[in-house]
Amino acid sequence: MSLLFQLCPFALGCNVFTLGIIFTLLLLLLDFMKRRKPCKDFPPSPPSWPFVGNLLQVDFKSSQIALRQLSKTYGDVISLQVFWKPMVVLNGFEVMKEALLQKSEDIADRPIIYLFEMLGFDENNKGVLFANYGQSWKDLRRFTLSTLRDFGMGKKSLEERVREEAGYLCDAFQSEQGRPFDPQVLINTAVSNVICSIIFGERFEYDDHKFQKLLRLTEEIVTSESGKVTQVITLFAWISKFPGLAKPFFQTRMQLHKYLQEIINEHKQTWDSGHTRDFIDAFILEMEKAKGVKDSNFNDQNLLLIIADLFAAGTETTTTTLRWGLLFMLLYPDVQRKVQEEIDQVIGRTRKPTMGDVLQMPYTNAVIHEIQRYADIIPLSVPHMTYRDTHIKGFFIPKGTVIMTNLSSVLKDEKVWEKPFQFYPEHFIDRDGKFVKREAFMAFSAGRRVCLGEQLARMELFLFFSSLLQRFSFQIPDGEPCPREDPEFVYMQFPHRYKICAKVR
Ligand code: HEM
Repeated sequence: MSLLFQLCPFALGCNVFTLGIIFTLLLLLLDFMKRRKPCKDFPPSPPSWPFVGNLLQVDFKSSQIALRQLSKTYGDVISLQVFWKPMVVLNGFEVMKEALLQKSEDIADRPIIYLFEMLGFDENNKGVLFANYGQSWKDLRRFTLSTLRDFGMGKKSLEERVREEAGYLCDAFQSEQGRPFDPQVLINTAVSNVICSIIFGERFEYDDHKFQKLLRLTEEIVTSESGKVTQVITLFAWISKFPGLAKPFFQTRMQLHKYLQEIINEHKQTWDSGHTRDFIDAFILEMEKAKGVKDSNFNDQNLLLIIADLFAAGTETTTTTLRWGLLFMLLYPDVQRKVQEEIDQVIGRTRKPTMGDVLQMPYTNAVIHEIQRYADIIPLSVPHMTYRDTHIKGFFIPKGTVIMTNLSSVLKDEKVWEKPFQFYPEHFIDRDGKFVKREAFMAFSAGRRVCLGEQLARMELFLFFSSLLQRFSFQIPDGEPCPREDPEFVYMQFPHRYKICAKVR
């Protein structure tokens, strides 16, 4: 029967050419029917192709640059068509300030991605990162922030944990004995250990096999899920109806979930209501309190997904920033020397840095901010969606429109920064040599959806960076090429792999 169906056009005398024309006309008709008519005052858009929309006009390898170029022609608020879905891209500091700060709630939703349905989860419980703006997101975000904040819990404070890990990281660097090595694995291990000690209540030795597996999985998730095919798949509702179709694209995430679920199960078996060991225990306590409450957001699925969020959002980001930081110290030895002078003056060579030192160290603080600004690691942030109809810079944007916040265009806004495309720590230093906050520093985004881990990340960046520069001087190894300053872009901007020599000072 199906063979007959396939042969039918040939039976009617059609050749391949005619079939091609029929197919194209059908596509155009479908495109015409599905394409949403832009409403009056909708942001301007470059001309788009049938079916794929503007997809081919945006170079995926450096989409933020392509978008910046488009904004030069069409303005700071532009619309693009991705298949039949319209999306709005926001560029530049002025626009972002209005959108993320003044209209924060209007754009606080996340686009519907079908990742969780594809993996067989209930669509109402999505953790925090991908959760829609609503009660579940509010409850979980509030719980996570307060648990991170008062993480004393009768044990070590968060700062003590990070300081302790900074010590282990320095020891691991020292064991390389000044020989050339790639610092990526050691930094990633230290950063992940901080998250582990918060969530699991324990840190791991740097050569622990089970731990290395966790590191590999979180690292791979960022790259595997930012692939073009995977991203497109998550946009189509119909694929989620056939979970088997999509699962092959999410193998890494499924392995990570399995790994985390085993740890959650172990916690449940040894849980003691009077003794909260870590984040998982604190969440289980909330689940106990919510027993009998209909539709509580403190449930097993959210526990698993929120932990996965913290690993995915909290390890690669800080690791990548620190890798950029050391790379810039190799490329700008004068900056390295000035940071070390300040460390010697304020902290000395033996006492471990504390967060209390930041205020006394304007130059180091400025350098860390400049590392984040210049490295610009998440140029397009995480997509938002309008929660209600809104206006941005006078353009009307209806509820349910995907919003891309081009953070890169803010961090490198030519109207704001003196030297947007250069590494220039003086961006954050005033005439009196004091540290100066800049409103356009939006590396963590801003508004309702601002990075939940910002405080922790700031602490890690300062304590790891200053501890390393206190103990070592960093150099490009003899005979190694000068490291590349341009990024490798896979959703995030990573430095190309490089080697370093860490000489004890
Ligand atoms: C240098 C390090 C980091 C950078 C540059 C960074 C940046 C960002 C950005 C740009 C967003 C998207 C905000 C938006 O949608 O507007 C975000 C969201 C988020 N980040 Fe971070 N982040 C960092 C570290 C961390 C850490 C250490 C954690 C966890 C402890 C974390 C957890 C999260 C979570 C859970 C969200 C989702 C928030 C929500 O949707 O409500 N991040 N981060």
